[in-house]
Amino acid sequence: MSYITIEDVSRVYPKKGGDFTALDHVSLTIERGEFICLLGPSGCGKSTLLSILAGFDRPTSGSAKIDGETIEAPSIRRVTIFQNYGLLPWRTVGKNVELGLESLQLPREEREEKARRYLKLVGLESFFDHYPAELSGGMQQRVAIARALAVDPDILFMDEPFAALDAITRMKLQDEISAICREQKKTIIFVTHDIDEAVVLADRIAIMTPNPGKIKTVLPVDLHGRRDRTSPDFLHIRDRVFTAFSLKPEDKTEYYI
Ligand SMILES: Nc1ncnc2c1ncn2[C@@H]1O[C@H](COP(=O)(O)OP(=O)(O)OP(=O)(O)O)[C@@H](O)[C@H]1O
Repeated sequence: MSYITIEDVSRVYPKKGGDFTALDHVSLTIERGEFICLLGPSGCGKSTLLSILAGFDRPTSGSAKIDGETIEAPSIRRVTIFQNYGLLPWRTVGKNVELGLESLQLPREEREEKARRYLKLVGLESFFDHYPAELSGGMQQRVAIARALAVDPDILFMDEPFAALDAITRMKLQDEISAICREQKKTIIFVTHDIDEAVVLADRIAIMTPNPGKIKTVLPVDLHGRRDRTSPDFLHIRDRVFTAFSLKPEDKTEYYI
């Protein structure tokens, strides 16, 4: 049995003038330690599916299970990282990372030691006593990642975590999160509408389409080690994603003899 099973999940929102189907009979299985990207344009139901998996929402029909158990509520074993970092501005960086550890009721020294360790992992050990407002957006998102990893979750849900960052910072963070998460062997479900981001990060890409939200196809990304955005293998997979979204111009070349 797979670690996560999504079976025939639909999510319908009641609306005046007719119900709206945000997810339509979606099925997907995910194995432990996999990095899955949910990729698709705005409105295809990526965040709705993530919310169901994170336990914030329930399907109208179908089933979503983790380790054989129906997902009924959020769990401390699973952490969600959003686009807006979610740091508490009145707490220092260190105290923000300690936040989740407080709910695990760890002693103060152990909390601080872990917070320092995970801040080091994301290259921010010297910012322990700074406040979030003193950090750039990319640094704040690194703190949010350190905070998430510090509680050693089984699953990380990420909803467009890099969408607010500039292109260069975004690429750097993509490489970092990819390296860190593979080393820590986490199961990750990552929502994005950025094709390159999905090809850089994912083991498999679930390609979603809207009206109604569906998984059109699941594409394995057979790239190993650190991914080179300019390599022929990378560009080949990127090309396949473009084809899946029908984004490639048709070959209209006319030949005259
Ligand atoms: N609470 C709600 N009530 C009614 N409709 C909703 C609700 N939440 C989402 N929807 C609709 O469901 C559809 C899917 O929304 P969702 O946020 O999952 O899409 P998405 O793919 O994550 O889009 P984006 O990339 O813009 O965040 C959208 O058309 C949205 O308007």
